[in-house]
Amino acid sequence: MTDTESRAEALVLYGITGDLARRMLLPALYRMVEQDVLDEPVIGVTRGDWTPERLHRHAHESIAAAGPVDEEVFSRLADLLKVASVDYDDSTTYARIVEQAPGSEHFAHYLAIPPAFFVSVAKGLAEAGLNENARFIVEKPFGHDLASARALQTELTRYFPEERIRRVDHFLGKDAVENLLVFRFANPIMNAVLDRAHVRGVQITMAEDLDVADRGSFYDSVGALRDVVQNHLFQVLAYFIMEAPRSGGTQDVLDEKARTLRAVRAVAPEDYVRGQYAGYRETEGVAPDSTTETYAALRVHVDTERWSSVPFSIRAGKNLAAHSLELIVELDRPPARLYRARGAEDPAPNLIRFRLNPRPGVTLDLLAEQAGTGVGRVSARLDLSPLSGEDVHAYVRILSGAITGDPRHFARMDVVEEFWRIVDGILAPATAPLPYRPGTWGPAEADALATGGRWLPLENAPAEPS
Ligand SMILES: NC(=O)C1=CN([C@@H]2O[C@H](COP(=O)(O)OP(=O)(O)OC[C@H]3O[C@@H](n4cnc5c(N)ncnc54)[C@H](OP(=O)(O)O)[C@@H]3O)[C@@H](O)[C@H]2O)C=CC1
Ligand SMILES: O=C1O[C@H](COP(=O)(O)O)[C@@H](O)[C@H](O)[C@H]1O
Repeated sequence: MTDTESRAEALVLYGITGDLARRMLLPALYRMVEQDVLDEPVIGVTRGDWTPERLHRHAHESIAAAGPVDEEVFSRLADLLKVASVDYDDSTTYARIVEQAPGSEHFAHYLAIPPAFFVSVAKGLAEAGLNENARFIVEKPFGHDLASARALQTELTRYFPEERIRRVDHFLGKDAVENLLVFRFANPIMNAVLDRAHVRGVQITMAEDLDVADRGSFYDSVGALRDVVQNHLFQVLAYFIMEAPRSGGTQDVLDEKARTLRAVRAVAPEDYVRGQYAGYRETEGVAPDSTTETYAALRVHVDTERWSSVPFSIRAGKNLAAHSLELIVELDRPPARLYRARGAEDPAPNLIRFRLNPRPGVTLDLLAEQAGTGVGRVSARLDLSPLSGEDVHAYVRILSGAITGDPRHFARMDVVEEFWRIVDGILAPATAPLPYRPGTWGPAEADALATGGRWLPLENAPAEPS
């Protein structure tokens, strides 16, 4: 089968009993039925012995935990929702999937199981003759460094050709992230100032106020850099730094993204600061002497005509003082000689703040004459919340893409390789992470990586210590 974008006749969800399915995938399927964009059978796969009634009960509870349930919509979903018990190492058991969707010949296999089992499933499907005419979608992470990502790709392509593999990065399903591209290239007023002639620095912060909760054992083998920076935040960076694609078509967007990423320098160890919050080692599943980082800050250099010499500072952490994801562009300061006389301080720089989560939108900090007090900062706030969906919407897009085959909201392999290349030299740090107190902004040593030695305060977040 060479057509990469033909609609699958059934969606097969491995890991239907798991955390991601409960919190995101089942609520997203419910939304898809509600929006009339799903009427294919969905076969939930488990190694356990689940009856359809048990799966339906589990689905109902999961969807109810995410919001109100319309029973008519749920009953349409329940009609589609089947279950198959599969032993991933026994290829004869994969036929049970086909039994649940009689007449279907084109399956989308979506793996929401631990990545260590991706290859077993690909191999089992191939041995059962079920890799023909099928799409293979894997959750993150894709490898744990450049070499392992390439090795995983080699293994998977023994069973599925690249054009039928999709790598999930749910940030690519977020409206607010995609809006970075639209905002830049559909609005010349914006893009005209987004370059090295006008920008002093760019900061991307993904602050999470939650700890690692019950994902200790997964998280401890991964850490902040691999969990959210190398994939999610680099996708945000890529949309922000790339040049305009030749067209809005999926392949042109992906080609341009990959091209720009080749100009991003590998991060030097001195441009990387790691932290670990106090109490992390007491989490269930975490090694008592763990040196996994729960906070990562880095400085990235982009050697393109547009961005060379502009520092990009990126940080992400668990158990921080706020829950927020922002990309802030700091423009060069206006000439002090014009305005300093009226105020005690130098005039504040213009900021363009892309608020990606929560309440997506854009805020512009500008200077204006203010009645009686002279020139001061004013903020113009553009709120896109009504236009952009809830969290689960990202998975609606991804599951829809799994069914239709549209690769737009997935991570292409050349992009994944570039992301790993950029961090490959900092994946095995020689020193332990620096401690930080829960509810703070992480280790103070990371300040040196921010433009001007200071992370810009996030909107709606407590002030950061100066
Ligand atoms: N949870 C999250 O917030 C996120 C998760 N992801 C990714 O999604 C995938 C699933 O994550 P999550 O749902 O948290 O994972 P879980 O640990 O909840 O596992 C999902 C399911 O996989 C099956 N499973 C567990 N262990 C094994 C094993 N040793 N061998 C075979 N099957 C096993 C179990 O199903 P059963 O026993 O029924 O067979 C389990 O319910 C992973 O790739 C993860 O990295 C990505 C983003 C966020
Ligand atoms: O993939 C992951 O993402 C979540 C954050 O995603 P969001 O859509 O809720 O912002 C992160 O908490 C988790 O550790 C990581 O595995």
